[in-house]
Amino acid sequence: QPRDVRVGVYDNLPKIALSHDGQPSGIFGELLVEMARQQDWRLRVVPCDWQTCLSLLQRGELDLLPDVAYSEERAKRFDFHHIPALYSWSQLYSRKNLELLSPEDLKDRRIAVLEGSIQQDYLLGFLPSSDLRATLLPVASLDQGFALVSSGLADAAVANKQFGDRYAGEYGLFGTPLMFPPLRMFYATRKGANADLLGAIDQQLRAWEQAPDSFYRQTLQRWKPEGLRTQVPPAIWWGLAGLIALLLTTFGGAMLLRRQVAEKTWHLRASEARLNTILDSVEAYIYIKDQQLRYQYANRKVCELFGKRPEEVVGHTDEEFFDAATAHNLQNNDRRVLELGERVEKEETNHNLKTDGERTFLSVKLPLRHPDGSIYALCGISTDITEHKRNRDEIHRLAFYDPLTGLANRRLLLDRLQHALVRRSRRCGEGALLFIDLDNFKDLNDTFGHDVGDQLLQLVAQRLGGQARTEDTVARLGGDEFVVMIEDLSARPDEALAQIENVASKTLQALAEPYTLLGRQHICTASLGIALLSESRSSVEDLLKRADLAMYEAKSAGRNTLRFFNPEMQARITVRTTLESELRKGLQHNDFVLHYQPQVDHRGRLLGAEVLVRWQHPSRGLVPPMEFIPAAERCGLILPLGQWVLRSACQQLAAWARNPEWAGLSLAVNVSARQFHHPDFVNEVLAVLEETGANPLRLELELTESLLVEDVDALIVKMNQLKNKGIQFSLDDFGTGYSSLSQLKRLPLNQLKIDRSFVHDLQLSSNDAIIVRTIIALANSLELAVIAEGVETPEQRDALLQLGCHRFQGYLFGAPRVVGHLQDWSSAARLGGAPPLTPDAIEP
Ligand SMILES: Nc1nc2c(ncn2[C@@H]2O[C@@H]3COP(=O)(O)O[C@H]4[C@@H](O)[C@H](n5cnc6c(=O)[nH]c(N)nc65)O[C@@H]4COP(=O)(O)O[C@H]3[C@H]2O)c(=O)[nH]1
Repeated sequence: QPRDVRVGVYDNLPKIALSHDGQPSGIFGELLVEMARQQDWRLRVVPCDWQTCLSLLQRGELDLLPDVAYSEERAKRFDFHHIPALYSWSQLYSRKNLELLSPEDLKDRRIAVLEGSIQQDYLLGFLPSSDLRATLLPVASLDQGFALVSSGLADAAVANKQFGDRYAGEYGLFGTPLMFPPLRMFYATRKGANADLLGAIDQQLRAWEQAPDSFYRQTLQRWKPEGLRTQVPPAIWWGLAGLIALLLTTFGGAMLLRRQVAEKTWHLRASEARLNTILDSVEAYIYIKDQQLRYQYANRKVCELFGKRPEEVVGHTDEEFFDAATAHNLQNNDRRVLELGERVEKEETNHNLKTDGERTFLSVKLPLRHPDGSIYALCGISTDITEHKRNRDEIHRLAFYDPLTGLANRRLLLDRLQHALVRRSRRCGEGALLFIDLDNFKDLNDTFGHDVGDQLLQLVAQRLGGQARTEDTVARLGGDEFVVMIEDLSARPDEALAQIENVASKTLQALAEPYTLLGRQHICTASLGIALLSESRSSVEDLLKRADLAMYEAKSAGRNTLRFFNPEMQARITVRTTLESELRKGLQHNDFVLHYQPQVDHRGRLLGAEVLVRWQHPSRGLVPPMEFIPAAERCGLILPLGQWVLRSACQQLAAWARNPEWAGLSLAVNVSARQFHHPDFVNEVLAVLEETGANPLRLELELTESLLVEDVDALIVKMNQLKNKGIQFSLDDFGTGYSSLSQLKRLPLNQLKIDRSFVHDLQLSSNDAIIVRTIIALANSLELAVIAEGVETPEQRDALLQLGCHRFQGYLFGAPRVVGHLQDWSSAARLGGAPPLTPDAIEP
């Protein structure tokens, strides 16, 4: 029984076609007919076009399809025999005038290609990766492709060599040098079916291969185009095909390389575009600055902030977008990144020149490095936290400040107090809490209403703020209670006490000034309690309680006053304030007297006297100056007191001037630093001289060394003004203070006064003797007179004489007494009652 073999036949001469008698024809056709004859197959021909044939074969409606090129992809769908039935290669055919000589010439061309063919697959893979932008026109048959080219509807058509050589001329087409890789052609069957057919075909082809003049070769010869049939042997054709294949492979390689570069570039561009999209869509401000702090990149938000386009930002610096202070601050942070390689995280407040607005950013800045680690730029990411900061500040304000007065609230005060206590434990400066409660605030509030009460509280807050230093804390605890915390006071208790008292008194004075409320003047005093930070051994609350208790003490003491929590301190303050008020009264009542202490020369002759003030206290009797002069200096009463002393002394000089017996005597008057530094001092002295008529040459002002501590130049100016009028100057307590030789040389002095402490131990301490000798030598070299005070014994006097001192003052010659005593003493001395001086000490 002959085997039925269904064969698909389509029109592709010279390889396959249907003959007039309905049998397969062409190379594949005739070979198949011969094989069918030998294998006893009955061929059932199914005419179809190429695409249909492939579909029928896949569906199993054909047993065999001739002229199928092998490809990996096809091998998944079809089975092939092993020995190729034919080698074929394709090339492009075109009209002659188009001159398609290289692949570049295919740019923008329309290429007709058999649909479903290997060449179509090839072109579909190759063209998209090139930039040829050629268009493929799929056709059902090679004839159709040639017809399209011939009619101008396509620029080139792909056809196998066999077909092209045969029919190109008919369509007026020519083969171009553009070729496709050679293909191996087979009879194909459906996958997994008809293995016997394939085996038989292989067997037949092998047999023909070995025979030199086989049916196979005769068939090939028969179907060659006329011109080629004899001249070109098949081996040449195969060689040529190989060469073309090589060329195409090289071309393909170049194209592949080009495709890879194009792909890479495209990927880079794509990822850059992707990145830009991301960077421009985030809400952060992202930028890159180079070593010169010029912007190299700025995302959309940065450009919007500056109101500039990207190209107007890149290459520019912050000075062009922000004010100078902002730019300076930004550059400081940027340099830390670029120069030190630090990652900087900072809150930056920027003043924008364009919008004239201020915004705060949280910026993170990182160095960008080359592979070798060197920094070439910085990348900054800033987030706008203006709103957040505003909210944060507002929350902070609400949490820590009193809404009515804007002062610190209790919470902030306690916090600061806690810190102050910690600081104080490290340093030794004193600090204090002043607890202030307004006197009679409730009455005012009840009478005039809360609005007026609130106004008063605001005015009180302003006055307290005006009094305080920036480092002090002024707080409102609620109601009419305020607290001032002062720190960094002197570590010496007395000084600290004076400072605190000074602040507290000024505060009370400031608060006691009238307030204008509802157009009327109101007086509202306050009571003030003080607790020292050094007193607190326990909590801050405890400290506050102490100040509060002290404030209640002030209230019970009659209000508008201050009280210390510490009773000892309070006692000292009370003593001092009592002393001061009594001093004031003493001055009003003329309770002061002057005592005169004689000053003599080496012969015991009276030169004059030092004027020493005493206070004739109504209950305490005669009070020595050391008990009230410091208080008078502190509270300023030294000015009127000193004026009184000076005037009294000058009046005495004027009185003596009228009596020849006393006319040659001088008077030394002590002048305190505060007095001398008073701007009117010089004028006042001259006015007193004028007023009393005293001889300036008889007036000696005794200055202490403490005067030399501050502003020596101003001191010298003043001294010279007085010296020019004839007034003499003596430097008191010399040797105990701070005078340096260089300062001493500049002062217009007349005399140095050796302090009584050196005189006292002159014979006991060799040191004191050396000091006294030095002072005398110094006075001699500066051409100054020298006088010793506190001379109590003849031995001291003799020792001083020996050392070269010829003027004396001390109990040995007379204690300070009222002026009558001095005059009596002088008369007695002249009559020989004065202590004798040793002959060897007498001036030659
Ligand atoms: N141990 C001892 N002391 C002697 C002796 N001779 C005198 N004195 C005392 O030594 C002091 C000398 O006055 P001073 O050094 O200027 O020191 C004065 C002076 O600095 C100041 N002072 C007195 N009167 C005035 C004044 O009118 N104005 C100013 N600014 N200060 C005055 O008060 C200080 C003390 O004055 P006084 O108590 O009067 O004390 C006087 C005097 O009484 C002695 O032999 N032995």
